[in-house]
Amino acid sequence: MLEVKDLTARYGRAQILNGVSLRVGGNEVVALLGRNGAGKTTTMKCIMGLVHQKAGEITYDGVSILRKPSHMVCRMGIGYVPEERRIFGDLTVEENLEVGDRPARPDAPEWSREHLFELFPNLAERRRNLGKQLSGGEQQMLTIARTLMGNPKVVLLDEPSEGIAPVIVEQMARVIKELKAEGLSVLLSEQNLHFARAVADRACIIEKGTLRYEGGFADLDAHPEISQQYLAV
Ligand SMILES: Nc1ncnc2c1ncn2[C@@H]1O[C@H](COP(=O)(O)OP(=O)(O)OP(=O)(O)O)[C@@H](O)[C@H]1O
Repeated sequence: MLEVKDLTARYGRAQILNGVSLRVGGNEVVALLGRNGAGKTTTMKCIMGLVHQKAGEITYDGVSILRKPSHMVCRMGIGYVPEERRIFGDLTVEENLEVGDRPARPDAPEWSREHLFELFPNLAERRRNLGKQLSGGEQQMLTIARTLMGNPKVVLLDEPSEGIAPVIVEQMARVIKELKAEGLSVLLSEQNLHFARAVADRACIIEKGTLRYEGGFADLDAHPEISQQYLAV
């Protein structure tokens, strides 16, 4: 479904990705793991058309998206939740959701506000609060909910468990499992192996812009030296 092949990327003269290949199949949750600065965000930004100096191939349902602008990538059904929370502080929770509303897609689940409030009960309770009145974790949830209002088929989540309270991390894990149950595919970037193991079907590990591992968590557990070498565990 989403396939990245031999992707290289640079910012100015700095080479950041050195040939990353990964794929996210239909209804699959894949964790892109790596330390700070490994290139996880850059990989996601390349998929979303937000990095211009890049080469290799990125296809979505067999169509090249390597050179497509980000609004086209979104329109094709890929939703992106960046690490920094992008909510409108002066709009209410409900209004923030309205902003993300896009037409339904025949091949992806359609999300209504009420359906999202079932998935995010905290947001339901705070539906008339302003974005800026929410906690960091609630803002993170709102960013995901607003992305879902675009009815994507694949969601890219950049470090969803980063910097939020443990109780919200648990809710986040539940939400990701629910997205899979609804039929979505998810690529999530993570530094936390424990969280990734709880929600993902497969793991990819990158270090300094190079893919070091791709496979299941059982194999990763059987070879702890891999995580020790490439992750902060
Ligand atoms: N706009 C930019 N210009 C120059 N270098 C950048 C830019 N954005 C990121 N980098 C560098 O690219 C490398 C990869 O960064 P990236 O954000 O992709 O890593 P990451 O794995 O997502 O890490 P993090 O957990 O810190 O988000 C880092 O060395 C970073 O300093």
